Amino acid sequence: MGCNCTKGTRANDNVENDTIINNVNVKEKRRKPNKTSKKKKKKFVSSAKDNNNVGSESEGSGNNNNNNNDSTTLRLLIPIADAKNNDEVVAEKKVHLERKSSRSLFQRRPTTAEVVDNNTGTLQQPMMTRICSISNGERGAQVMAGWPSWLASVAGEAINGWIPRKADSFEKLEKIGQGTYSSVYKARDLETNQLVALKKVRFANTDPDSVRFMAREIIILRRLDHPNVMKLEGLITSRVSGSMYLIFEYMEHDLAGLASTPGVNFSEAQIKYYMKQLLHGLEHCHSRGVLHRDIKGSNLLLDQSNNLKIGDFGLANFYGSHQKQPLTSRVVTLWYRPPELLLGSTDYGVTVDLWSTGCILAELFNGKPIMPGRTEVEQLHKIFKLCGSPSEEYWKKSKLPHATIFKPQQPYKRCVAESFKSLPSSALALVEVLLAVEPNARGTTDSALQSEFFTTKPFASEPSSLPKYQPRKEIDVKARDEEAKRKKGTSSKQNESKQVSKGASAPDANAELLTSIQKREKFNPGEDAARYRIEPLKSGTPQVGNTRYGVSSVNRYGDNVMRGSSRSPRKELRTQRSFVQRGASQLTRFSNSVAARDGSHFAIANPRWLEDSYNSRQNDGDWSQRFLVKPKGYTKHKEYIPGHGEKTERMHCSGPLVSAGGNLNEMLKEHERQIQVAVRKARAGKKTNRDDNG
Ligand SMILES: Nc1ncnc2c1ncn2[C@@H]1O[C@H](COP(=O)(O)OP(=O)(O)OP(=O)(O)O)[C@@H](O)[C@H]1O
Repeated sequence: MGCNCTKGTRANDNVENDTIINNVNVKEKRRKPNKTSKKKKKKFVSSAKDNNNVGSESEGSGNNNNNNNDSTTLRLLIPIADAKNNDEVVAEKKVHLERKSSRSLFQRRPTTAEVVDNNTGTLQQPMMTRICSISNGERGAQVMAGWPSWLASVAGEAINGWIPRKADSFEKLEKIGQGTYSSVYKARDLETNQLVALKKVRFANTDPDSVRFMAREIIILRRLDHPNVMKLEGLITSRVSGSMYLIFEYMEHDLAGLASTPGVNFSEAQIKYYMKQLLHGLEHCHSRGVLHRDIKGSNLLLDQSNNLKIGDFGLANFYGSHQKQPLTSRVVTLWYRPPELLLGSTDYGVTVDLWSTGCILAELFNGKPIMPGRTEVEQLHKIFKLCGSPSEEYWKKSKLPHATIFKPQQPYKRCVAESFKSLPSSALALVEVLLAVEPNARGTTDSALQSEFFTTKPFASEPSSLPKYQPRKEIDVKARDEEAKRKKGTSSKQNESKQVSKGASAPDANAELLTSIQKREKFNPGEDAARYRIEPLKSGTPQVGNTRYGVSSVNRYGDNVMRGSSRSPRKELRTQRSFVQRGASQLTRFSNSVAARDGSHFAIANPRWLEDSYNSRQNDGDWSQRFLVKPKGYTKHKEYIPGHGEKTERMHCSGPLVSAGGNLNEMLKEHERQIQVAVRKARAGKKTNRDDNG
């Protein structure tokens, strides 16, 4: 099963090809590590520690003179083992490796020690891992260039033509972001003296799928090249390391952090300026066949000059006519997730990003998130209440997996105009289009950019006219929220969950996936591992899952038990009061399983869901479905219905399950209660983490 991100153009098709100034045979370039490199190594002690030896390798050839030559590329001719003649003798085959030794590119040359044996002049045997051996010339060259063999084997395209940077050429300054799958650090590039952001990604190098998943983000980033898209400047890793840092230009703000700064109020022209950049960035992504799938304020980064760049392509994927495999619907942060994804669509396109864009546009005027749902059920309800429910025709035509469960008996009336009557009319008109419940009515980035909002006065601000803000990021907002919560104490706990204030930080797209992280951390213990310690389940005690926005009970087997579980279908069915509840629990499961990045989570936590997915053949272009395993007891003969379990125990739905009235409220109340429990638990967990971290 080919990963879809390896299709299409080669990753380095879009890597700038600068003038080649130097051809160097690495045999002649061998040098002893110089003093400077040792000195630098010391500076990165902290990273070397958490980087599983990333910083422990010598810098080898040190700073070649070429390094200081701006806007030049060093081309290395590296002899590599002939793919056909796979012995140790070096064939005089040469591979070109690019190195742009300008201030803006960070890739480094390999050390000769890594490439050629000192005495014989033959190649060192590439380090093999459990994954597979290096079998062809290109991969061999990548290993020689300093890439770990497991990475070259599994994700060669992501590193094609690049040479890894060493951790010891950076000075780590502070942690600036914590995502579901990464920690982000502010650092200084000791070669260029520039500030950079180092995103440490979590994956398990013993797990090819997990590596490919990480590679997808890199491949996508390398395919994009636009002023409004974060550019991947390089990668830090080593042959002995199990971790990887992505190097980005350092950005002072993110839109979520900035928007929530007390006293910061954006003018209409300023909002236009940000929205314009967002749409231009998205237009570029879409034109390169990339869906971002996690557009939200904290992923829109701003530099000191107010240039906006779309960041975090961890959930991005390719789309288009070549994309035959269904996509996962478990993407996009809940508050910004379009209804078709909540209804289980696996065949979607650019319009998912446009929905999120509409949410952000309205939020910037509104001063706070417009639909802060806590569960998928609640999110969908909020959407229908604001944007109306889809037309009969749409329900019929779209055949969305959860349509039967969530189609309201009575259609909901749209009230966007009433809700946002304070918005300028041109802004409201654009919000109306972008927040169309039916995806096809949302238009394109291009049509949005042509809309009156951008073509009428006041025009988008000139960057020079905008104020310079104090650095403020989502992580600061989260810290502030935490602090405020602590101060407020327990008395206001209930109100908190009901109110969303200006600048409330959005849940992560994958906030529900702590279990998944835990699994990763098990493979790749690092400094953050303690934060996500896996607590052994106490046998016999049903527990509530530690998810932030969805709750599921965990049985003594450690499985997430959903109503209707195949373990004890009858008992489970008895506990169900209505189909509505079943629907809710079903979605709660999905809420827990936004695991677009790591479907392996399901193998642990959601066996039941696996059954559904396995059989629904929703082989996801995102790899999440690759992790699917046949459920225990699965036989070919049993018919599985996505979202409904085995046919034998399937409930036959004769009509809409959610009425616009009482049942839904009851269901939401139940969710509310479950959320309270989960929030309390999560808070207790966070406190422990804080204590652990001093
Ligand atoms: N280039 C950068 N410069 C400065 N800060 C950055 C940069 N890239 C990311 N950050 C900060 O780090 C945070 C987390 O980064 P990112 O969103 O890429 O990680 P993630 O693990 O994918 O997060 P999430 O789980 O929220 O999707 C961002 O919200 C941002 O505040």
